[in-house]
Amino acid sequence: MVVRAQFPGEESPEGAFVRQNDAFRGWISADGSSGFPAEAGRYHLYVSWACPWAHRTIIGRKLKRLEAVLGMTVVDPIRDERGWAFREVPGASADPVNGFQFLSEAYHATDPAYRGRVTVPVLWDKRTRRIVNNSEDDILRMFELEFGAWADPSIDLYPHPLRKEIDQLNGWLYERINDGVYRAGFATSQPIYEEKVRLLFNALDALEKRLSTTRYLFGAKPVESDWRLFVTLVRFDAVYHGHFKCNLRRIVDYPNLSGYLRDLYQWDGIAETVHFDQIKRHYYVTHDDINPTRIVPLGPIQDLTAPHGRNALRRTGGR
Ligand SMILES: N[C@@H](CCC(=O)N[C@@H](CS)C(=O)NCC(=O)O)C(=O)O
Repeated sequence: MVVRAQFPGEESPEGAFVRQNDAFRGWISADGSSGFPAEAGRYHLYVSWACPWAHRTIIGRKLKRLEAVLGMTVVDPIRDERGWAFREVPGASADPVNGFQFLSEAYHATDPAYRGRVTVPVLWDKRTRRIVNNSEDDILRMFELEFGAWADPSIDLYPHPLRKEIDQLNGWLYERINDGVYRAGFATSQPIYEEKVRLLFNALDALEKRLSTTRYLFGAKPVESDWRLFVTLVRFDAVYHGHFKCNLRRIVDYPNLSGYLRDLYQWDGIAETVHFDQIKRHYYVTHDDINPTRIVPLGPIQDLTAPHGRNALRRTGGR
């Protein structure tokens, strides 16, 4: 039987998933020198509640209190062969900015020759009517660094003394955790799947150890890396464990990781960015090469509002 990859253009000869690069990397700058000056009301974020990459940018916008400055529109979690669409369904809406029906219209308005996958998140410039950037890493950084005129200064997700270490850890988290679950789930050969799952769980084991002595990854306050880890952890037991077959352990089986997950979930404003119904329906219905019946599992039963017990861990250790 021929095994079809979820994204055939992004598969190595050995059956490994090799993610496409982000296409648009324009930069919004506080001083305007990059050609996209930071302005209130000028830029708009297109996201899906289901997508972990988009989720980072939603969290950044929320924590930095940029909601009044940057509009946001959510796509329908169910993606068919036409790609992400704007529809009036629960938790999503029509596009109030451009009246697009499909997110692909934003990509083609920016580059008529665009042939890659059309992905969320997208940061759109209403003035020049084009995508500024579709890289979640860049978008989160811009929210942190370039919107100082409006952002909440009490939340520093990229503190100066830690920048090198944060960048380093982010790279590792991407390889082993954020993209790690996709590398396992999208593998089309048994050896590649097994290799990726082992790498993923070795990394989770290492994080479990690190989080035994420190409340967050870099001490007493969450930084960018914590939220980048959070978006994968929060989807893990509901989706990656079953749908992507990352099932050596669940997050709830790890005392420190599960307490840490609940701690972050209970941060002001975060729970309202987590929509399990959309997350589960998106993955189980949209990846029909992996789940052809499109049955969405009922479970797991989990309570992220239960006490996390991590207040006492204040040490700046764990590195
Ligand atoms: N920006 C990254 C990640 C964004 C991403 O992959 N988002 C997913 C949703 S979680 C998406 O939009 N996929 C659209 C598709 O697969 O057609 C990329 O371009 O690979």
